[in-house]
Amino acid sequence: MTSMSDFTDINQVRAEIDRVDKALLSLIAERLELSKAVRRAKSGVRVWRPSREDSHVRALAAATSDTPRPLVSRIWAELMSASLAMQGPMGLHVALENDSMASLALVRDRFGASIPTYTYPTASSAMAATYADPEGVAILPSPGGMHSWWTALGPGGAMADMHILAGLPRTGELEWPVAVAVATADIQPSGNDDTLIMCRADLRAINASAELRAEAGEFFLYSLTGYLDSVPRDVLRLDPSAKIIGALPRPIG
Ligand SMILES: C=C(O[C@@H]1C=C(C(=O)O)C=C[C@H]1O)C(=O)O
Repeated sequence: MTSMSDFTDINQVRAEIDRVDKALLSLIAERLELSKAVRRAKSGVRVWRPSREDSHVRALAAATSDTPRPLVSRIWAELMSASLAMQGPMGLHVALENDSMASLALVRDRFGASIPTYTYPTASSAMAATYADPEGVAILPSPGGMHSWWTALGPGGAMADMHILAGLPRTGELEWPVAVAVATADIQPSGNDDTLIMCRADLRAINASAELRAEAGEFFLYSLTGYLDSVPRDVLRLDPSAKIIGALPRPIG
């Protein structure tokens, strides 16, 4: 790699930037071609694969020490956004919080700018729109406090086939995200995840990693460290109707 100090003349530096940008441009075109091929190979499957996105960005972030992780995450959010927009009619249904500018910035940093984005005044209206949209993804305030929309994902809930699949922001040190992405896609491991279990029992007694994240009426929402593809037996003993309602890729620190 050429180092900046090798160039004294600004025109020479600009010529080098032109060369690098041209190379980036043809790589981006090559990437877009490949995502068309992925779409053909994926026929019949959901277009949006959050676990693949987050494991991929995590691997890229780990492979560089020169490029800040939030920048890696934002650049690939934009590349994946373009790729998703080419693959199908995906839509983002965003429930705006009090600070709508901050909510939209959060969405843009995670999903880029190519996917059509619609805003709603409440979580339930964003969820209803998502439910009616086969490739829809809802962006909702994280469960906790007043935000109890997640009970609709529980056993017998109105949207029991929807899952919490990603957290926003993707990078940083937050123990619990600001917002989450919810869709009817399957829950899959990204390689470093927390599992979200909704139940009526106190799981902290049986699982040292269980964190109580939200409660609504008789229901609790816990996050457990690691990816679980089924509810552990000791949890079912406490509450036979306990249900996994999502998994959150751990933020890329
Ligand atoms: C290309 C794919 O589809 C989507 C776009 C991705 C990308 O551009 O890298 C990654 C995951 C999917 O959300 C894929 O599934 O690999």
